[in-house]
Amino acid sequence: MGLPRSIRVSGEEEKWQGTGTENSALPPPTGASGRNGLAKIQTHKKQNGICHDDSAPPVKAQTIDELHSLQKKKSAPTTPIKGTQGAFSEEERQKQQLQSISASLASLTRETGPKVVKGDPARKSETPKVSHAAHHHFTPTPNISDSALKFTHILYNLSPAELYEQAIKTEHGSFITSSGAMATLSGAKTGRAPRDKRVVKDETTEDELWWGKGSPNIEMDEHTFLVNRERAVDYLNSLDKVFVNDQFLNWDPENQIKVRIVSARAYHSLFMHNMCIRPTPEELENFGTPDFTIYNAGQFPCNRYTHYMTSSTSIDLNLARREMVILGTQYAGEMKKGLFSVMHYLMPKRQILSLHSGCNMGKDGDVALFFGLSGTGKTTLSTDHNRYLIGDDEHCWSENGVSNIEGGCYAKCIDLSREKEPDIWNAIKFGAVLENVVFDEHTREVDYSDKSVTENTRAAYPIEYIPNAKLPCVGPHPKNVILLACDAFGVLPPVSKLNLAQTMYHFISGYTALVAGTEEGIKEPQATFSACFGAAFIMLHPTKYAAMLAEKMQKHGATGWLVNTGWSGGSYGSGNRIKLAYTRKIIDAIHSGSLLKANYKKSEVFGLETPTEIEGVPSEILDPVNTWSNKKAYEETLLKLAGLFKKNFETFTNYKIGKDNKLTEEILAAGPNF
Ligand SMILES: Nc1ncnc2c1ncn2[C@@H]1O[C@H](COP(=O)(O)OP(=O)(O)OP(=O)(O)O)[C@@H](O)[C@H]1O
Ligand SMILES: O=C([O-])CC(=O)C(=O)O
Ligand SMILES: [Ca+2]
Ligand SMILES: [Mn+2]
Repeated sequence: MGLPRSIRVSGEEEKWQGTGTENSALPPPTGASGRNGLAKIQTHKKQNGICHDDSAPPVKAQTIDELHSLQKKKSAPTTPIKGTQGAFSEEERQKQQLQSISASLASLTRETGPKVVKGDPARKSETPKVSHAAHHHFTPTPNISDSALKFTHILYNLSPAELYEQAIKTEHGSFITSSGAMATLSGAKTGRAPRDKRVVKDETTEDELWWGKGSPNIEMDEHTFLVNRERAVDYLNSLDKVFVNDQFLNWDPENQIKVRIVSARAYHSLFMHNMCIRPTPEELENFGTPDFTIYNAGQFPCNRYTHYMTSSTSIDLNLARREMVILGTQYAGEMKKGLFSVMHYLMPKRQILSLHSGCNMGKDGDVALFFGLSGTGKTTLSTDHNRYLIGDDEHCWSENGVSNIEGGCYAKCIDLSREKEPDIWNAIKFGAVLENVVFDEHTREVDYSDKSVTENTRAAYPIEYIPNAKLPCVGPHPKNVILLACDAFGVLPPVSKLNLAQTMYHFISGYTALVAGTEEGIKEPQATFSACFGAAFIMLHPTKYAAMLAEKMQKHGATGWLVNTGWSGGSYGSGNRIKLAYTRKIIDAIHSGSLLKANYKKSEVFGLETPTEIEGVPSEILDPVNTWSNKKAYEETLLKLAGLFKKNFETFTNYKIGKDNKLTEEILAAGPNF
């Protein structure tokens, strides 16, 4: 809308403008009004004395190319780089940017880097002349390769609109839904592949990281990493164009990380545009060299003859090189969670705790953390119309308080409803990525109940799409630490107040029990224990994170809570999932402080303090035994779950948490007793 009217190109948009009311506007050629019978044809009337027909000045273009060049104006003028030595020229800056990208894409064995040029190869007129900047100063070598002779077009930090166009033109399965979101398919993989994740074990990481039983870190050696890296880089360089995103992680300015994501799909670029922190134009100009780089060659498989590869998928992390390589999976969540793993390594080195949690803040500045495994309600419950959203999935807790690592949210959208989750529903608009959902082929209305592609349908949107997002996404020290478990056994109380040792016990256990799907025949809920509610992403031993959490909770006087967002009235099959409306009331009572003042009784076996009354929640459901018609079945199920907890905790009994043995002993005693 920046163009002055006189040179605006006459087009569709123009036709509907300048008419005050709907009635006087011509009906759009298609759409709602068109379907209520034939559109009413109106003859042009004189409006405000101006005749519509011939008086409009003709376009100032002699050729169609000229006309097209009028349509687009140059992006906002670039700001000078504030250096000590004065400002760089625009040309110099572009040159440095391309050199940096070329260096990222360099093969490690051949020439220094491919010739890169900015712009879409499909639009010749847009592609700037190849400048010398594109070439790395390279001296001809005898082993010059074909890939060194060709150009790789770089689509650098494109806008959502540009990425939509790219996706729709070139990626099958990309569509605009009726709400404006971009629907896409992630291919054969519709979830993460933790068993295909590898971490380079070198002299440093051998000592620093958690290896062996229970650890998510499956080793690979440096050489094998380089083989996979080369495979990914060669694949990317073989393409006509690659997408490059330069963005940030962590809203805490002192601990921000610069990330570069090189990918082959507009879907991946838009996903990361939404999920990482978006730089301002000025920040982008001064971006420099990234701290971490992802090579996403997900369409291309790894080579199973390569050592350590057990499938055609490989997600490889090299902390020393600060690089991650993705082969054989297009599921975008791998990038998000791969970077989370990196933060789980880098932040504790700075005495900062990284957390798989949602986070929001009340009007009075009271902050709550929501821990929980996938599908337990972090996104759903942290997105609360009465509170400010700091983030839905990944945070840091430092001496300064909490900060979101990301710039966006990633919501599960199976069975999403406008009534129950209005803010998430409304965030699924232009710019949002909708993964693997099913929609009407004509209206493009999404059917959120359809699991034809997968149960794990997802929406990724920028955090500012939530109206009460807290920007910048930082807040003071948490007052409440809420552990979410979706207990499909239906024996954990809907809410319990935890002492510090219990909080640590349940944090280290990281319990949830979901049902694998909704297929016939699945009767037994599957218990999952995932240390720190995110064992797939942690890099150090769980007790290291637990010790930091205990120290911070103690220091800042935070209260721990265990909230069951799962079943009530019986296990999966006989009971039902606790109504979201009730869980929200429980969470409200935690935030307001009223739950602290409630009357409590101690539960058997787990020894949990459960309140007897909460406003807006039927009292009988607060003690699960009341909701089971078969009391014997309840007892048996409770003991069964307690046994699973005990067995899981065995691996942690030999670790000390904190400075003295006192807390460790208390934690060991904080589990179920039977
Ligand atoms: N009582 C309840 N409390 C919370 N969520 C519920 C409840 N009942 C049903 N749900 C549904 O459970 C799902 C919770 O998913 P959510 O996206 O919040 O998970 P998450 O913890 O953010 O997981 P991930 O880390 O995988 O993103 C939503 O689809 C929500 O509608
Ligand atoms: O990473 C994903 O695919 C989704 C997610 O948030 C999780 O599983 O914790
Ligand atoms: Ca989520
Ligand atoms: Mn998550």
